[in-house]
Formats: sequence, structure tokens, C-alpha cells
Amino acid sequence: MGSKACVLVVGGAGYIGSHACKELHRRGYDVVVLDNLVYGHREFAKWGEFVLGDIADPLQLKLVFKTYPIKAVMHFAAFAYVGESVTDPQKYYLNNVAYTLNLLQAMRGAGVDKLIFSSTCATYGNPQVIPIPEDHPQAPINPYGRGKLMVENIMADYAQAYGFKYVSLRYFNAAGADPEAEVGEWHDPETHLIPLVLRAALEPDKPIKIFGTDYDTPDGTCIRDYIHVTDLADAHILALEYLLAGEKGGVFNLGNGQGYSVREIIETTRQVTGRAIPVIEDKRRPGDPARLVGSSARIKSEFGWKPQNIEIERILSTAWKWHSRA
Ligand SMILES: NC(=O)c1ccc[n+]([C@@H]2O[C@H](COP(=O)([O-])OP(=O)(O)OC[C@H]3O[C@@H](n4cnc5c(N)ncnc54)[C@H](O)[C@@H]3O)[C@@H](O)[C@H]2O)c1
Ligand SMILES: O=c1ccn([C@@H]2O[C@H](COP(=O)(O)OP(=O)(O)O[C@H]3O[C@H](CO)[C@H](O)[C@H](O)[C@H]3O)[C@@H](O)[C@H]2O)c(=O)[nH]1
Repeated sequence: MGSKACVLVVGGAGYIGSHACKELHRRGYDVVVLDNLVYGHREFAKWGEFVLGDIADPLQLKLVFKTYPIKAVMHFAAFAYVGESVTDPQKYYLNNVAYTLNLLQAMRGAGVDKLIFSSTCATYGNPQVIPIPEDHPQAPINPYGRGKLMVENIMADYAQAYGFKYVSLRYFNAAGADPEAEVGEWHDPETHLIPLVLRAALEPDKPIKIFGTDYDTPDGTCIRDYIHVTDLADAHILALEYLLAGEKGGVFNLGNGQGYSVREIIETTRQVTGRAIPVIEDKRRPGDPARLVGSSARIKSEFGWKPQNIEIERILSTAWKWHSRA
């Protein structure tokens, strides 16, 4: 075991969690990953210890806290398919909300009071102002976003009642991959734009569908705020260090502050990969706001967070390196 604190990373075999584990390990933290591998990958849990486990199981959680000297928890475990959350809300409220209560209960039982939580811009719903600040009204428009907001409210109640300390990070669109391509974006099924555009570059028989070309945006396609996954990982370390220093926590957006349209992503991918990208113009996907861009001024000023991979070319080229690896 190293010299710094031991951190439990729940969902650490997934896309964002695995990048956080690499960064924790690099900075000398001891890492314990707990993941049920429903969507994660065993080979992504390569930093620290791995426990095959489920937050649905309170006894197993209790045992993990007894076995390891855990000082703080990063909680990435969730289902994150917005469309599926509409057709099967129970699946989402159980896994993302109810089982998170098991985790909080196990933490309390073990006297661990520091949590960093993966929240989302989906808690805001349709934006009233752009860029979206943290005090924007939270009016989620799907069960995925509502469940994440419920957990934010539960954590606030725990803070009030039990002195619990948490940082809730509201990510915009996580993108890109570890520059060394040890881990990357690997969802199955994949629904996110960037990996699907890269797949279209690799497999010309799988064109990218543009969901809606009649939005009120300069080129008619939706605009999103793509934030590099290693900059997300870095923000998690800053949040951890803030909590370990005894601060009480808070809620922070994590975005790039800059929006790119679907067409801009496709065009830049053409340039970065040097490949043709077959495109089909399709109808709108239900529930997609035209424009989602966040203000990350708060985390920059409070934690001194400085994203390093802000250019979309850089984000796409790290993703391309991962997706096109041999
Ligand atoms: N990817 C994004 O753009 C994005 C944006 C906003 C928020 N988020 C949130 O960030 C977190 C991580 O997202 P991701 O893209 O890395 O997803 P992911 O599916 O790659 O990772 C989630 C991991 O959690 C594990 N898991 C799920 N339920 C579990 C359970 N009950 N017990 C143990 N492990 C469980 C999965 O097996 C998987 O390894 C999620 O909470 C997601 O809602 C993601
Ligand atoms: O094949 C595709 C896939 C996506 N898009 C478009 O590309 C943009 C980005 O879509 P993604 O599915 O990549 O990302 P979302 O903005 O829908 O999702 C993000 O925000 C969600 C909440 O709204 C969740 O938090 C989710 O995890 C996070 O990645 C959207 O305008 C979407 O319509 C396409 O045109 N074609």
C-alpha cells in the first residue's frame, strides 16, 4: 500500500471511473475498485485492488469497508442510458438511487464521510441560460436526470443531518481517452456521438446518423460541451484533496465552456482521422435540448481546476488513438 489515503472507486471498471483510478494511482493513492462488471471491463481495473461486487448488496459493502482502510469514496456506478431510463424507470431508480442509499449506509456504518459523486448536466433539464451555472433551476426531463437529482438531494440531507461531506460533479459530455490509450470509451451498447463517429470512420458500412438538422443553431444540429475524460479525472482528485483537507464540499459543473455542433464534431473527426465519414441525416432524437453548455467558473476558482485538453481536435485525437488501436 502507498503512502496516501485509500480511496474506494465504485464503478471504477467503467469509462470515467477507470481514468480516475489511473490518476489516483499516479498520484500515490491506494485504489480499491468495486464494480459488478455489468457495463464495466475487468481489464480496465488495472490500478489497485479489484472487488467484483454490487452496491445492491449491503453485506458485501460492509465487508469492503471492513477489509480496506477507506478514507473516501468516488461513486461512478450508475446506468446512464437516458432513453432506457424513460422506458424502464424502475431499473434506473433502483440502481442509481436505491442502491446508492446502500453505499451511503455502509459509509456511515464504517465512519467514512467523504464522497465524490458523478452527477450530470441532465439534472438541469432544458436550459434557460447558456452557459449554465450551478444555481440554474434543476428541472430534469427524464428519470435518469431525476434520479441523479434525488441523490444530490439525499447527499445534502446527509450533510445537514450527519455532517457528511460530498462533492457533486455535474459532468457535461465526457469525451476523449487516456492519451496513452490504456483505457478509453467502451460502452456496449454505444449511444454517444463521438465513439459512433469514430466507428463510422473505421467501418464505412456504419454511417453516423445526425439526429436532427433543424435545430435553432447556426448549422441546425445540436450543440454540446465536450469535456476530456482526463480533465474530469483531474477534477476528481482536486475534489478528493479538498474533502481530505476538511472542507465540507459542494456542487460543481464540469464542462469545457465551449459548445460544438454535431456537424462540427463530424468535420473535425474527418480532419483528425483523415478518413471519409459516411453520414445520414435523420430525425430528431426525443428529449435532446438544442444547446447544452456549462459554466465551470466555480470549480476553476474554488479548486484551481485547469482543463488541459480543451481543443476539440485534441479530444478527438485521443479518442481516435484509443478506438483505432491495434
Ligand atoms: N459518460 C458521460 O458523458 C456522463 C455524463 C454525465 C454523467 N455521467 C455519470 O458518470 C458515471 C460514469 O459514467 P461512465 O460513462 O463511465 O459509465 P460506465 O457504464 O462506463 O461506468 C459505470 C460503471 O458502474 C458499474 N456499475 C453499474 N451499476 C453498478 C452496481 N450496482 N454495482 C457496482 N457497479 C455498478 C458498471 O459496471 C460500470 O463499470 C455514471 O454515474 C454516469 O451517470 C456520465
Ligand atoms: O448517433 C448519434 C448520437 C448522438 N447524436 C447527437 O449528438 C449529441 C450528443 O449526444 P450523446 O448521446 O453523445 O450525448 P448526450 O448529450 O445525449 O448525453 C450526455 O448527456 C446526458 C444527459 O442529457 C447524459 O448525462 C449522458 O451520459 C451524456 O453523455 C446529441 O445532440 C445527439 O442528438 C447524433 O446526432 N447521432
